[in-house]
This record gives sequence, C-alpha cells and structure tokens, in this order.
Amino acid sequence: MRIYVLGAGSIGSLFGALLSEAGEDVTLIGRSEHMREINERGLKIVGIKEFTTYPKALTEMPPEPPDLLILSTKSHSTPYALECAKKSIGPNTWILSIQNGLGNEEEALKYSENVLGGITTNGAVLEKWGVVRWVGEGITIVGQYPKGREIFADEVVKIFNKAGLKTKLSENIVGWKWVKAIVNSAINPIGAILGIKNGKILEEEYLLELAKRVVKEGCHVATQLGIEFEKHPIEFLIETLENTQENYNSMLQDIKRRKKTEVDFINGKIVEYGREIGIETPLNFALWSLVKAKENPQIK
Ligand SMILES: NC(=O)C1=CN([C@@H]2O[C@H](COP(=O)(O)OP(=O)(O)OC[C@H]3O[C@@H](n4cnc5c(N)ncnc54)[C@H](O)[C@@H]3O)[C@@H](O)[C@H]2O)C=CC1
Ligand SMILES: CC(C)(CO)C(=O)C(=O)O
Repeated sequence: MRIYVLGAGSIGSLFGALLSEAGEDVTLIGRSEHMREINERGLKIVGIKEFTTYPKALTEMPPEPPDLLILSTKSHSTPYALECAKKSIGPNTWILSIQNGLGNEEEALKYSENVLGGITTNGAVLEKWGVVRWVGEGITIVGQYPKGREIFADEVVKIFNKAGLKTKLSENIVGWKWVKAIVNSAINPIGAILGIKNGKILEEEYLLELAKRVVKEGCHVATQLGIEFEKHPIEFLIETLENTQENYNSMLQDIKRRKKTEVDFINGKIVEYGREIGIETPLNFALWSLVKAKENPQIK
C-alpha cells in the first residue's frame, strides 16, 4: 500500500517506521532536520522494539496520490497541512487521523469524502532527529468517519496489525474519538497546570475526584449530542491513568517547551459544543482558560 505520513514527528514516525519495516511503501513528510537525518542514516526506533528502517523522507508531499494519508500533525497544524497536501489527495485516497482532540476528521472531510478516524494509546517521543522512542505499547482503533464500513478500513486494520500495531476496527469511531478527548480533557490540563506525572492524579484523592467531574461534564455534552460510548470514559480514565503513571502528558510537555498546546481541540471543543446545545461546562472552561494562560508568555 502506498502510505504517506503527513506530520512525521513522534507518533507519525513510529507508525511510518513500523509500516515501512513491514514492507509497505511509506513516505514520511515532516521537518527538514528530521527528514535529512532519516535520508542519511535511516529512521531508528528504540524502546519497546528496536530497529532502523529506511522510508522515503520528504519535506513536501509528492504529487502522486497515496492510498492512505496518515495525518499526525498536532491538531492546530491540520488545516495548513491539508491545504499544502491537497494536490496529492486523489479520488481513491483515504485520509486517516490518528491525532488527539476533536475536529481533525471534519477538516479532512473538506478535502475528501474518504476519511477514517483513529485513536491510539501508543506512546512515542522524538528523542533526537532520526530517533524515535516507542515509550508505551497501546492499541489503535480505526473506523470510517463519521460512520460506515468501507472495506478499506478493514484493509488498514490488517496492515497495521501485520506491522505490529495492535489495531481494532470500530463502526463507532466518533464515540471513541470522544472517549479519548474526554479523558484527555481531564488528565492533560490537570497535569499541565500542576506540572505533575499522570500517576499523581491517581494518588491524590481530590485530584482524581476533579478528573472524574471533568469527565462527567464532557460525557453530559457528548450524550446530549447523541454520542454513544463503546467504553465508559470514567473506566477509560482510570485505565489510562494506571497505564501511564510515569508519563508527563503531552500538554505539559508542550508547555515546558513553550509550544502551543492542543487545549483548544480538547477542552475548548467540549466548551464550544456545550455552548451550541445550551449546556454549561464550567470545569472545562476553567481548565481551558488556565492552560491558555500557561501558554501565554506574557503571563508569568
Ligand atoms: N506522541 C504520542 O505518543 C501521541 C500523540 N498523539 C497525537 O498525535 C498528534 C501528533 O503528536 P506528536 O507526534 O506527539 O507531535 P509532534 O509535534 O512530535 O509531531 C508533529 C509533527 O508534524 C510536523 N508538521 C506540522 N505541520 C506540518 C506540515 N504542514 N507538513 C509536514 N509536517 C508538519 C511538525 O514539524 C512535527 O514534527 C497529536 O494530535 C497528538 O495529540 C496521539 C497519541 C499518542
Ligand atoms: C494518554 C495520555 C494522557 C498519556 O499521557 C495522552 O494522550 C497525552 O499525554 O496526550
């Protein structure tokens, strides 16, 4: 399968590396320093599995349309990345978002009706240019977005599993995107504001209670929108906290590196959807505004 990974940073490089090693025709598109290193020395994966692989690595999308375009930029980079990619999106290209947050698939639908949504609980960190650490093995769930069961989705699940990415198909990927976003809406801002590892939220009773209340607020918005969950977000919250106790979450890492966070696509989206249907979301608003303040270099 011809696969392009658009936004090959931490998680995109991991997916691209595993697929390339399994014999798929993979092209990574990302930052020039990372791409140069991969072209000169290959892409090295360390951690859960260790190998070096040699996908094509470019800074712009090649003109030939791929079968599968994996979107793995941060959510705020999606509109511009897709706009740059549009010439290479053919009538048979499927776009798959493996990003966190809500709204990426809706952006993709502006460019193609062939869209797959995805969530992944794998963890990856770009350690240095050309080297990605696979820090935690998780699962990936993929499904036609917003609904449907085109045969291509089964094909993607098959090749991901063959490549060593534990992947399941879902006919309710919208539900899964919400479950992940709701769980991120609780863990990420609490960790980012306090500068703590995920495990601390489990240890401190009042933080766990806060996280559960944030989750319940998100669930209220989702259920009023008619979203159905395959797994209850409270259950997913506890499971995620237990499995990622040693993690500094991605929002905290962005704050530490003085980068823009994805809070607008997590808590911000929950506030926005709530407002549209007349549901108050005071906890999500409070966490969103505190993270925005953390992002602001003028507020010290
Ligand atoms: N890293 C992880 O373990 C996981 C990340 N995610 C989600 O996946 C998404 C990506 O996360 P990371 O890989 O951690 O971020 P990252 O920042 O490491 O990678 C994103 C890459 O996209 C590149 N990029 C941005 N705009 C581009 C464009 N127009 N063309 C080409 N490249 C472009 C950036 O240079 C960057 O290298 C986020 O939504 C994140 O929440 C989800 C699960 C796990
Ligand atoms: C699952 C979790 C909370 C792991 O840290 C994550 O998705 C993130 O950091 O963004």
